[in-house]
Amino acid sequence: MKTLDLQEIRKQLDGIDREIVSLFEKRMALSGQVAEYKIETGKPVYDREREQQKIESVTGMVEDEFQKQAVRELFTQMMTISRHFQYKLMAEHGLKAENDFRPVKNLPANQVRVVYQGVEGAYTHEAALKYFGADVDIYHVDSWEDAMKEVEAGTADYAVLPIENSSAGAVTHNYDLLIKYNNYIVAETLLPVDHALLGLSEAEEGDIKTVFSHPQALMQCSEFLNANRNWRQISVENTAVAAKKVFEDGDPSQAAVASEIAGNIYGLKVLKSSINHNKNNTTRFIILSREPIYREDAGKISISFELPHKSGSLYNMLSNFIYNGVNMMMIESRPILGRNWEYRFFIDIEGNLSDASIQNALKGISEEGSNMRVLGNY
Ligand SMILES: O=C(O)C(=O)C[C@]1(C(=O)O)C=C[C@@H](O)C=C1
Repeated sequence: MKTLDLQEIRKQLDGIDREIVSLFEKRMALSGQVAEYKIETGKPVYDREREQQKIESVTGMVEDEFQKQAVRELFTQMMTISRHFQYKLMAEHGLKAENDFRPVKNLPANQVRVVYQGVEGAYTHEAALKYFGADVDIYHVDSWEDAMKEVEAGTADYAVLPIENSSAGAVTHNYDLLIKYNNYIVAETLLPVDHALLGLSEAEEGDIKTVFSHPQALMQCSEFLNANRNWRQISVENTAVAAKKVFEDGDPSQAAVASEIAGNIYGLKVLKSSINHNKNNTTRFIILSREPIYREDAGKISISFELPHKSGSLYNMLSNFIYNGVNMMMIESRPILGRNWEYRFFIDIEGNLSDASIQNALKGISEEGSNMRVLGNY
């Protein structure tokens, strides 16, 4: 008896679904006609007001609260799909998201000047050497912000900045600098980071009372450092500055957390090597240029955008990736200064700015979100 009922109900459902699919196809054909109108008139795909009116009108057609919510979701999704279809048609007409980026075979590497923050022996210095080699002109400034300024002003061709560590996470301040300055990410390099506890040549681990380092390095070694409860941990600008300070202060109760290379440069002894708890500790550094260029074979894009403080807005924005088959690799959010509880999103996706799917996805995000920026393709 039950089986028979189920079969009957399913037959009816099949009939209704056939009608829905046929109506959906008709709706999409009309959406295609709207796209043609928009291509001719230069109107943008996304019409927020029209979508709001549509949601109000269709939710007004049902009484029940659950059904209202369901109809809202259904039509939001349908209009999202309709928009993606229109972006696709626009791209086929050669209309794509505007950007100033130029593809290049290779990044300019002749007689370039490279800036990093810190002093010699800092991990960023190592990253700069790793990426550019020892033959280019590498110099340093006091802060990450100064490094960004040097590139924007043209004093340096490239800046090297840490952006993410595999155990401590995002270097949040540098995300903010990506927004504040008009520089572009043109490359990245990964550097294994192995911290040592460094002290004066006459010091022993038992003498230590104060440990200096960059807050990220202190975090990466927190298990080891926090096991020594009587040690004071003090933050300084970077790990090499900490090593330099310990050497200059000449106090055997002081230690620095830095690389063994920094220890060599500043004449310090390794009191304990490899004190970071994640033994695969790696930092990702980005290379910035003021030129909006990308290598033809670049495979990763970083973007940022802001969203209205509204339920579902991030979900809808990410659908631009889903419908275009774009793989998202990373998402990070940062508070927007002066607008409490509103966030700017940073997203890394796989792809190249010349890919049609990427152009479609970016066109959608630039229309539907606010202040979308392509930070680089590398
Ligand atoms: O009415 C339009 O302008 C359309 O493009 C149609 C449609 C929809 O599918 O209903 C799609 C995108 C717009 O944001 C608004 C509505």
